[in-house]
Amino acid sequence: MSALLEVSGVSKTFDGFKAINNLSFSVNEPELRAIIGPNGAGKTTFMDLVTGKTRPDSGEIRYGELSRDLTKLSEARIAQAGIGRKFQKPTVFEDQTVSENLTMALKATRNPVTVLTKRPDESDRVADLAARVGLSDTLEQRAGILSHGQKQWLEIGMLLAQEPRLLLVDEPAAGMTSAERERTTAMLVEAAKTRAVVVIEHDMEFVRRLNCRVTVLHEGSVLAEGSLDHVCADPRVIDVYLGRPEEAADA
Ligand SMILES: Nc1ncnc2c1ncn2[C@@H]1O[C@H](COP(=O)(O)OP(=O)(O)OP(=O)(O)O)[C@@H](O)[C@H]1O
Repeated sequence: MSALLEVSGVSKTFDGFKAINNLSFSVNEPELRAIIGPNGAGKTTFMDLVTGKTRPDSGEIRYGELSRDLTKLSEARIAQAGIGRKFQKPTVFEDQTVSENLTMALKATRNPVTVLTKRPDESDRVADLAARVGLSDTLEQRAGILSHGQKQWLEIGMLLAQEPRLLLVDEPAAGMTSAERERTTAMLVEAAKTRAVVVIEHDMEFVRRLNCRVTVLHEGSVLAEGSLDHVCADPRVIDVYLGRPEEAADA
């Protein structure tokens, strides 16, 4: 296990507001990491910075063996370097079947020439991906008729098709039934056995099931880090996050 992502002294100000304030922390490979914190703590902005959607005012984000500074790379280069991101809302091709969606995701990793030829192992890979995200029984169904949770899983499968080294997942449990949440936890735990997976989540029950190291962000910096029990016992975390009525309702 070694550091794959190293965020050092990163700051980002929007219209005079410091959304990220001298943020430093690292993520190992493989590792499953949860990021929690109150609304506006900078969790999504952190993901925007890693993926190149937003540029920091200062600081570095080093990635991989070559310690490349992601803040100097384009969004496309960062994606090519093996960083995948799942936004809160699922974005699948609703008119295509589950199988077609996964096939397209596999092809997206290939060049324009090889994409024209069907590789012999493609159906096996689609079947394997579908199994990994619990969609084996829905391969020939149109994605548009899947439940919200199943669409989320399909998108996770499409991201896994690209074999990311670092997968960033923003609030996967939102809008899911409790059974769907449980399956999502299992999926993310499994995916994190061979890569780094960073999950932003407000649902504390979901975070507990992830059973991983937790980073608490507050006002754009790390407030606490460690096991969920460790951070939940921290009076500063209770004060700014867990003690608040709206978050306590989730916990
Ligand atoms: N592009 C932007 N322009 C202006 N302000 C922004 C921009 N992106 C984020 N912010 C501000 O930065 C702060 C941090 O936002 P961010 O979305 O990262 O928080 P968060 O921890 O993800 O919150 P939530 O839990 O509500 O999703 C917020 O005050 C937000 O309004």
